[in-house]
Amino acid sequence: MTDSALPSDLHLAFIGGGNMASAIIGGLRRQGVAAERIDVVEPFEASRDALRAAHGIEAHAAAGDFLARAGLIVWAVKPQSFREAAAPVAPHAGQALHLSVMAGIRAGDLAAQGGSARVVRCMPNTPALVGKGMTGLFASAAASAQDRALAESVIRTTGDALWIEREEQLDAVTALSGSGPAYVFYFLEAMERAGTQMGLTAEQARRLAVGTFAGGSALAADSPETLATLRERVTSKGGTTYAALTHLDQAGMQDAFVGALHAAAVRAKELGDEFGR
Ligand SMILES: NC(=O)c1ccc[n+]([C@@H]2O[C@H](COP(=O)([O-])OP(=O)(O)OC[C@H]3O[C@@H](n4cnc5c(N)ncnc54)[C@H](O)[C@@H]3O)[C@@H](O)[C@H]2O)c1
Ligand code: PRO
Repeated sequence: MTDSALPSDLHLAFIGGGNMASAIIGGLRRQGVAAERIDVVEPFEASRDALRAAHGIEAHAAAGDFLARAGLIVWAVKPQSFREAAAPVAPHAGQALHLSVMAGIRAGDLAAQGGSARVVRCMPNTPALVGKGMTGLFASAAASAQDRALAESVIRTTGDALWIEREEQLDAVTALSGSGPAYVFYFLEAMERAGTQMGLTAEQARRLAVGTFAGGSALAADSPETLATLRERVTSKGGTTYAALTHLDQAGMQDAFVGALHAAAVRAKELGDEFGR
C-alpha cells in the first residue's frame, strides 16, 4: 500500500509516544509511510524502545533541530503535560500544522503554546490500534482546506473520521467516542461475569459477548432503522430480553449511563479551563 493521500515529502513529528501516538503511527506505517518520515519526542526510554521495535521509527529523548523538517506536528501528551512538553518544541516548530489528540486543550491555547494558529484538534479512540478508530475533528479558523485534508488523511489511516463545526462539540465527542471504548469494555466485562456465573467458561462468555457487540454494531451501521426499532426486534413480549431490559430500567440504567457521558464531557471542559488558567 502507498500513502498517496499524504504529500510524499511530508515529515511528521509526534510529541509524546504513548498509546495514542503509537496507534496513529501504526496506521501511517500500515499505509506505507516510511519510518524515516516520522520522528517522536518521548522522554521515557522504555517507551522509545517500544516505538522503535513496533514501528521502526526514530524516537528522541528531547525536542531538537530535527523538528524543523516536520510539516505536521501531532500533540499526543496528556493534557496535564502539554505546557511542559510545548516549551522546548515551539522554537523548532517553524510553520508546521499542529494536530492535537489531547482531551480538553483548546485551539487557542495550542496556538499560543505551539507557535502557530494552524491548528486541527481531534479526538480519536483506541480501536485506532486495529484500524477501527472513530475520530471527531475540528479545524481552527486559520487552518486551510489543505490543512484539513492533511489532518483527515492522517487520521483516516486509523479508521473513520467525522468533522464537527464548533469546538465545544469536541467535549461531547470525547465523552461519547473518545472514552467510549471503555464503556464497551465495561459492558463486555459485565457480560463475561454474568456468563461465567451462569456456567459458561470465561473464554466462551468473552467470545459470545464480543461477537454480540461486533454483530450489533455492524447491524446498526448497515440498517436504516432507528436504534429503538432494532432493540424492539430483539425484545419478544414477555420474553427473555424483556425481562432483562425491565431489570435495567428499574435500576435506572439508561439515566445512569446518560449521566456518565455528561460527567465525561464536564471533565473534558474542566481540563481545558484548568489549562487556560
Ligand atoms: N488513550 C485514549 O483512549 C485516548 C483517546 C483519545 C485521546 N487521547 C488523548 O491522547 C493523549 C495521550 O494519551 P495516551 O493514552 O496516549 O497517554 P500515554 O500516557 O500513553 O502517552 C503520553 C506520552 O507522553 C509522554 N510524555 C510525558 N511528558 C512528555 C514531554 N514533556 N514531552 C514529550 N512526551 C512526554 C509520556 O512519556 C507518554 O509516553 C492525551 O492527551 C489524551 O487525552 C487518549
Ligand atoms: N481517554 C482520555 C481520558 O480518559 C481522553 C478520551 C479517552 O481522559
